[in-house]
Amino acid sequence: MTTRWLAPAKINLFLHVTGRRSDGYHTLQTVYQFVNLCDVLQFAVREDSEVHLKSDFKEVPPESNLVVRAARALQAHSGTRAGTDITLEKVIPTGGGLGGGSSDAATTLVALNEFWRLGLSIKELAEIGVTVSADVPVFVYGQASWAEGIGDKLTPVAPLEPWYLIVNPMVQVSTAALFAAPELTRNTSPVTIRDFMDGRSTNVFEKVVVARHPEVGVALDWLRNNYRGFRAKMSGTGSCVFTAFDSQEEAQKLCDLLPKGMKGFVVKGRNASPLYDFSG
Ligand SMILES: C[C@](O)(CO)[C@H](O)COP(=O)(O)OP(=O)(O)OC[C@H]1O[C@@H](n2ccc(N)nc2=O)[C@H](O)[C@@H]1O
Ligand SMILES: Nc1ncnc2c1ncn2[C@@H]1O[C@H](COP(=O)(O)OP(=O)(O)OP(=O)(O)O)[C@@H](O)[C@H]1O
Repeated sequence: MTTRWLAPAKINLFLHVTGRRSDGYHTLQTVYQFVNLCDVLQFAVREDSEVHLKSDFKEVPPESNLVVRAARALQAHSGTRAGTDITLEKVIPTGGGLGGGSSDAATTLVALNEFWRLGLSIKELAEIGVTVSADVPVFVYGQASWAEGIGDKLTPVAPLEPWYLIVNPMVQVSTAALFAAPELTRNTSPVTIRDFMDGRSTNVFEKVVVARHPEVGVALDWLRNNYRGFRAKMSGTGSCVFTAFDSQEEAQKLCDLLPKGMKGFVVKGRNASPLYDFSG
């Protein structure tokens, strides 16, 4: 038996860093929303308790892939002797601030919980997930959320679900390096959901990333100069940037004009994660 599951990308509608914890992790405020740009994972039975990954994604060895780390964390937590063969098809750009690795890990936890019949709650899966990476819980819960803590204290919200043009400037940025940047603003005063809805929010990583990776600034400027309907933003710690439209056609029209060296994705904003659209 094989089951097929989706792992969607997320975008951050804003991102503030409010402080630093004693373990070095930063506290933040953000709003996560999903988009229908998805990696695809398949899980098949094995007779032994090994976890094997087959993937076109060769940037990291299988042992470091967040999919394998999530599966092993689930084995350790549950004590199961079950194993699995996993196939991962990457669609989401890596190091693009779209949370692809974390989403793959979250889908692995949700899928294997069913596949191995472990009966763990979503809350338990999120608690295991946050030890793999900070963005895993929101993908496990699967609802667009206002987030605090390290991104793991979640309150469901329902922002508009426009069409987005996500632009990949074709550079990869390291999340760890950006959180470590001395010039990063780490003490933004907490804002409220109302402040966010009234537009009083930003992405504090944008300036830092644009200074280090000029391609990101070029992509933001291009979007801002060629479309006035929405002020283009950067997602997460970059490198991807996005702008919003009422219709797929409008988004596609701008996508077709993108200069060489930038790759566009026309996607739909989703408050309910495509992870839970179907399984099997
Ligand atoms: C920037 C965001 O994408 C916003 O959604 C996330 O906060 C990043 O989450 P993520 O990619 O899941 O991050 P992780 O893989 O857990 O962490 C990578 C590294 O980034 C730093 N890190 C990450 C998240 C956080 N709240 N504070 C941090 O300081 C840590 O040095 C950590 O070792
Ligand atoms: N399954 C995976 N998919 C993508 N990257 C993975 C995976 N497993 C491990 N990684 C490693 O994790 C790092 C982060 O990948 P990811 O694509 O999630 O970053 P990101 O999109 O910038 O995420 P974020 O917004 O959470 O910072 C990459 O450097 C990559 O090599």
